[in-house]
Amino acid sequence: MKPVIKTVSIKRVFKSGGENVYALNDVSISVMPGTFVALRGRSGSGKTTLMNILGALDRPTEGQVFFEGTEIGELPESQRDELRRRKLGFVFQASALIPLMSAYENVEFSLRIAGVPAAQRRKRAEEVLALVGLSKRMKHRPMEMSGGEQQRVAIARAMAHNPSVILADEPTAQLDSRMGLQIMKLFRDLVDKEGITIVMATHDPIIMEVADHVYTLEDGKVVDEQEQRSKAL
Ligand SMILES: Nc1ncnc2c1ncn2[C@@H]1O[C@H](COP(=O)(O)OP(=O)(O)OP(=O)(O)O)[C@@H](O)[C@H]1O
Repeated sequence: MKPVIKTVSIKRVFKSGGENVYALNDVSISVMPGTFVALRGRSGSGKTTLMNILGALDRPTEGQVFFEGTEIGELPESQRDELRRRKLGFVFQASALIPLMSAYENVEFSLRIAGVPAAQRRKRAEEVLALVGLSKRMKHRPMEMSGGEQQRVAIARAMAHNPSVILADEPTAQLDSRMGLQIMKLFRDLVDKEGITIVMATHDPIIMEVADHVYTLEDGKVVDEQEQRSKAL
């Protein structure tokens, strides 16, 4: 099997006060389809910088990024835009839901933006909300839901258009540990049952228990790489 995303010796250098800051320094990772990959590391280790590059939101200073076999670092912005819209789903720290819309409307709206015909939107929105365990809460607005439920809606929204990969940058950072664990278990379930591919950045050590593959970053470098057999929690 070939990786969905692969980076080869990427560096990302920022200029800060006349100095070069190596946010990423020679990072090579592979994300295989149907796996749950975690990027672990302390604040400032380079996780967000790497996520932004994987998500075609930023480009490396050096090195290559392959998405489904195509080098994307040199692609024009219009094609990278298309890649983001069609092939990627994003989940952020805060769920960024539209406050006046219900859970269902938030997901349906994202499908409308993705150009999915009206006839298919309803079925798909209901389907993904069921997958994240929110069938009974579809009519609720974000304010009427817990933080964990709001993140579930954000996950449903990120996967609704059937992306190749979901990129989740610290999706549990604003949740208590119980809800954080539930979100990680949900990701585990989605990978196992739906065959989706997830890359998640986190500093939560519990990730070691749920992810298939964990890359540990320190000062912009991969300092450890572990292949796991997922354990039931
Ligand atoms: N735009 C920028 N300009 C200058 N330095 C930056 C920029 N973005 C990131 N950095 C630096 O690069 C390093 C990695 O930052 P990054 O945000 O990727 O880390 P992180 O692991 O995601 O941290 P956190 O968990 O706090 O988000 C840090 O030293 C940071 O200060």
